[in-house]
Amino acid sequence: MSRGKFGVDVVLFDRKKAAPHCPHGPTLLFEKYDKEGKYGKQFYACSACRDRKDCNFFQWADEKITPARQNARVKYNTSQQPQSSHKLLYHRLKKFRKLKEVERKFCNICNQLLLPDDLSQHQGHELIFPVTNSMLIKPCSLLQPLENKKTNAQYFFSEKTVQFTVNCLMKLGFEKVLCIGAPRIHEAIQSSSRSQKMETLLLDMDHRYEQFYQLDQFCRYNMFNHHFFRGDKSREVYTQFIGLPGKLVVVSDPPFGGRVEVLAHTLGLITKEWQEVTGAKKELPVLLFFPYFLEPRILESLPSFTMLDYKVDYENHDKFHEGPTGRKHGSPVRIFTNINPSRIQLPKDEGYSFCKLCQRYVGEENKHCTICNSCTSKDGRTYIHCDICMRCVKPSYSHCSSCDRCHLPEHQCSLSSKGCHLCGDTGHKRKDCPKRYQMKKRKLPECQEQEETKKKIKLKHTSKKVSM
Ligand SMILES: C[S@@+](CC[C@H](N)C(=O)[O-])C[C@H]1O[C@@H](n2cnc3c(N)ncnc32)[C@H](O)[C@@H]1O
Ligand SMILES: [Zn+2]
Ligand SMILES: [Zn+2]
Ligand SMILES: [Zn+2]
Ligand SMILES: [Zn+2]
Ligand SMILES: [Zn+2]
Ligand SMILES: [Zn+2]
Repeated sequence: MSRGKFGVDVVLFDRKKAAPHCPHGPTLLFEKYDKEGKYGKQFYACSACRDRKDCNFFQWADEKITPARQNARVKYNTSQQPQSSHKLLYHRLKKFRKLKEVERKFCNICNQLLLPDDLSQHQGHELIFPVTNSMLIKPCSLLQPLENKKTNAQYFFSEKTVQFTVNCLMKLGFEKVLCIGAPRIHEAIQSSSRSQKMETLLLDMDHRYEQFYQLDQFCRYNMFNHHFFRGDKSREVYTQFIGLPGKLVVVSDPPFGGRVEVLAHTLGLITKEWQEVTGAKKELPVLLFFPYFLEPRILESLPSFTMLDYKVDYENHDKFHEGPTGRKHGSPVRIFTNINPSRIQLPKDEGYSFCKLCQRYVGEENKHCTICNSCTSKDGRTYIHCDICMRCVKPSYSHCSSCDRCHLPEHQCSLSSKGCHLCGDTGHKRKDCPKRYQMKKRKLPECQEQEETKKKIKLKHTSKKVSM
């Protein structure tokens, strides 16, 4: 099956009718298209779960849903939500705090704080005790990261990265931090003993945080459809927070593989709502964590963003950190931001320095290329300039005259397609294909890594268009 048969499309403003809901809120509209770029049948699927095992919602866009099926769906969606209200969980937390530390237990199987009355239901389960005050204010230290890689991808930042990020926010003078899928940043700020503390609100899809936070500290939220699981009251918490006086910043570490264009749409909605409640006219500052190889895709959706050189470290990811068990050139995850990079000082003791010509801090491996007039390294290695390609390339590449571009020496020329994946023309790449614009729909540039992932999750034949 050739790669050219499939693609990924996004139409974010095509709200002809309200999307049906799955347990994760409004679904997104997807569309297949064939190698000629012709679109197939549209269908709705879950916005948050990339694996059918996690949410198998499916509905053809033109499918009629009977009232009986609709009722069954509502019932099913309700049954998939946590049984206890957030208010009740907060009452339990208050009771839990009053217990002596030795009486405070946490079930490591059910991921739940246990009051004495609950113990009988957790016999034989692995219990953690005593739960100290410092564990209570740092729930990530207690909660087992959700194993489900595709949907939740719960990788926690290392302490070093948490401290760097929080210090950076303080130095930039931010007073309020909206943490979206960044629980470690939220808890670090909440538990900080500094006198000048920032305000913070956590939005995350993992309902387990509800048992640790009061109603104005955490909202269960889906960042791929801007959905508040607990309805209007929860949305009100968010609106109040973004409307409070003080400089606001968004910090978000989405699950890897999350659709950038959909997330960019959500960031646009948050910016608009923030501008409406505060009267601000400028862009809302954002720090977004993503791997360096998604830079083209991110810049396409968020053109005012820049990628910083800072290598983001994780504590529970086998590759995304430096050192003997990690990746040779450090973590591939970077920070993307619309804040002027010259204002974000990267730690000198980790080898970062300021490039006057680029007006930003760069890693010690990142050498300024006088021909490109830029510090060109992306992946943590020193890039070398190719005079034929007229750009800097990875040091492992060499120029292939038959492909007319730089490649890994062991590549197979016949497989490294010179032409466009959409129309086969060798004069341009897919992203510049006139067909793409004729279709009046935005297409995403292909990304090898994403293609591989799609193959693995058997989406080969169902490349997607998304409509919100
Ligand atoms: C890669 S982890 C980021 C954690 C971060 N590195 C930290 O240490 O704070 C992704 C986070 O996003 C959350 N998440 C996953 N899917 C989400 C969604 N659709 N909407 C909101 N949060 C989501 C996960 O629960 C998790 O907390
Ligand atoms: Zn779903
Ligand atoms: Zn249990
Ligand atoms: Zn430079
Ligand atoms: Zn160069
Ligand atoms: Zn070259
Ligand atoms: Zn070649």
